Amino acid sequence: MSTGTGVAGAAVRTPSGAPSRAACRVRGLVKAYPGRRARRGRAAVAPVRAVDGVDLDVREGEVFGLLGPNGAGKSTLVRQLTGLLRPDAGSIDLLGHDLVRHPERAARLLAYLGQESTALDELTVALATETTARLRGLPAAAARGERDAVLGELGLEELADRPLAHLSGGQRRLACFAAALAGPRPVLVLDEPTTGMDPVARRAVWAAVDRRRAERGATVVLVTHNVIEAETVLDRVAVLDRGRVIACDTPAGLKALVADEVRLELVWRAEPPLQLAEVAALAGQARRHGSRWTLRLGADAARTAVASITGGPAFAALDDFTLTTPSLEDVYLALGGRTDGLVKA
Ligand SMILES: Nc1ncnc2c1ncn2[C@@H]1O[C@H](COP(=O)(O)OP(=O)(O)OP(=O)(O)O)[C@@H](O)[C@H]1O
Repeated sequence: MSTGTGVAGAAVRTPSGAPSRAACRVRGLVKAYPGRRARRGRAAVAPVRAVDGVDLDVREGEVFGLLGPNGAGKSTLVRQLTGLLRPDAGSIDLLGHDLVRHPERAARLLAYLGQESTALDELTVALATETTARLRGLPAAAARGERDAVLGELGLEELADRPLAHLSGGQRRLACFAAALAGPRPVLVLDEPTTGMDPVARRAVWAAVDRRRAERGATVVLVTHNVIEAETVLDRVAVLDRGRVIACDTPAGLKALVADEVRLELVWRAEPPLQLAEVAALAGQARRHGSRWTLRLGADAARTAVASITGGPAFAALDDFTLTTPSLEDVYLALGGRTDGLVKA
């Protein structure tokens, strides 16, 4: 399916409206993991092209998202962008530096928050933040100043003297985020930064990201499988499925692809009454998750369906129904992606 929203076609502007340069330019990126034969009771693993010919342009000063379900290739792609994983093929230009030839340069250009960050576990929150700032070249007094500023910004002062290993999952994630912010870097690469966080911590993270973009012109690459997050914080988003970019545009631009559709969700009390003609008529179009049916319909068809289901005997079998305007999840479905791993909260 052609979406007309590919990398080359997407118009990109900074928040002020001015066109901006590419901070990161990726062409033909590939990473394949070899398979493994079944051995000594361990199941065989099929080879997988985790990143399968990806082209991307991330502009300076934008918050650019990589959205996709579990296993889509997001983490593999960002580990390549951060110089931690060597691509099998393709090129990565980050702020004018060839990261395939010089992966060691990534550390000077970007701050990376990976999914698992155990390296700092034995340090206190304060020391993890200060040490990161020192490692990034700040003199001692400036690193202490940076530590205090970042911990204050994220509301972490009370946890400053606690080792990361003794924190809750969400607190630990926020502390790792604090360390990632310590010492300025023009590019932030954040792999699911808000996993496990409560709403207060999430807000602190997005405010801090926004501040770095607005005040310092930072470029942010953000991995997420949370469609709500994607709709609210991203300037543009590349939708990944099985290692490929299946669309790339602003969240609004992507949603325009399905603007003439609505989503109808029907939740049945028990088995859906397929003997009823109005129910049977919808069965073929529904994606089913247990007793929940999800249908993408044109507005008129949705109205007719709701009227026939709620106005007849099928209504008694219904536990709940909702009609909603399209979300990025619907875009994802329309593009042929799998939504099973996408988070909607
Ligand atoms: N070290 C590895 N060895 C073999 N296969 C791997 C390895 N790392 C990832 N894969 C496979 O590559 C594919 C992409 O994985 P990746 O972790 O990049 O996806 P993801 O989109 O980040 O998923 P998630 O949302 O779960 O973090 C998956 O099929 C995964 O099983």
